[in-house]
Amino acid sequence: MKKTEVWILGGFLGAGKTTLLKNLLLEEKAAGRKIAVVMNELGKESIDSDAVSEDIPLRELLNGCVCCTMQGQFEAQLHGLLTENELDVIYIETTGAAHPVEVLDSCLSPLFAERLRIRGIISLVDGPAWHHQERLSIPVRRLLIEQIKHADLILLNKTDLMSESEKAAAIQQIQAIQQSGTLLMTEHSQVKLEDLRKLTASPKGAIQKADVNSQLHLKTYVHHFDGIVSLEGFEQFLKDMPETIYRIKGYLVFSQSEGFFSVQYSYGMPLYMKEPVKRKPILVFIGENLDHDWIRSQMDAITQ
Ligand SMILES: Nc1nc2c(ncn2[C@@H]2O[C@H](COP(=O)(O)OP(=O)(O)OP(=O)(O)O)[C@@H](O)[C@H]2O)c(=O)[nH]1
Repeated sequence: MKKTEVWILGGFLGAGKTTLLKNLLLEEKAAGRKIAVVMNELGKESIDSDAVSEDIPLRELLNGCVCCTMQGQFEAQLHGLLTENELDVIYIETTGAAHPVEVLDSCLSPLFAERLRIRGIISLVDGPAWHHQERLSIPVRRLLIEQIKHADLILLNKTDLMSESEKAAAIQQIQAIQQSGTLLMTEHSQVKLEDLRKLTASPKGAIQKADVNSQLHLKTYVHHFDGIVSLEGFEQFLKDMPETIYRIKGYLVFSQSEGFFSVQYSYGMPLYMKEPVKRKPILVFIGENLDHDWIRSQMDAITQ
């Protein structure tokens, strides 16, 4: 029986996993391959699923992490995908908090051993965040190291936001953690399928468990908006908020302009993009020790 290839896309919150997925799906489609996607998000709301066009089978695992609490559901979803479709490749986008090897473990379940060919783990490193590691808590730094250590391909991403000396330092530090994987520097997660095909998954060493609930204290909070939001107020909030809010994403309507905007924030950088269609105005906040009441009051204060 032909085996379905599996790629696991890892890397911390906002590093560029969905951007990579979009790029790879375009190439895979152009090559005429049958693709499916499994997306795992920490929050209850799906924000990234639009990255996958409707003709591609998509399974979403929301509100938890495959590597900690959702292993059973993950296996059931994989099983469903494999029985309902004849697939060449499955891409699994993990949450930014996932330990890649534990995700790999789930794929190696005896249920699918005959059906899947694990091609490898791709870990994205957010270049600017790596450079400012001192802003991250120790469990998060430990997780970043684990994500690098066990990757078959490491993409040092967002290099457009790094100076030459920052890039050189990051490369040296990453290579000190992991010598056997391939390291590429990328902007907007641009990598060729050709580069992936050259890789073969290597056996993984001992892993340190990074549990979303116990060590990392990563939590999500979803805020539903019932009005329009002041852009100035939102930007002020970004300046005032604790550095332990690592990621914000969702959709908003701003008082200053018409229509819906997608909002993406990671490591100090907000990005707003006009949305062609109507959206539910929500924001998902992901961070450590999130103070829900404080975020709620801040969001209420900027909503008109
Ligand atoms: N400047 C710059 N921005 C980038 C680059 N790659 C991704 N981004 C932006 O960074 C933000 C996060 O990218 P995503 O691809 O959604 O990151 P992710 O890892 O999927 O995020 P989570 O799923 O929340 O963990 C988006 O606004 C991207 O457009 C890059 O190389 N340079």
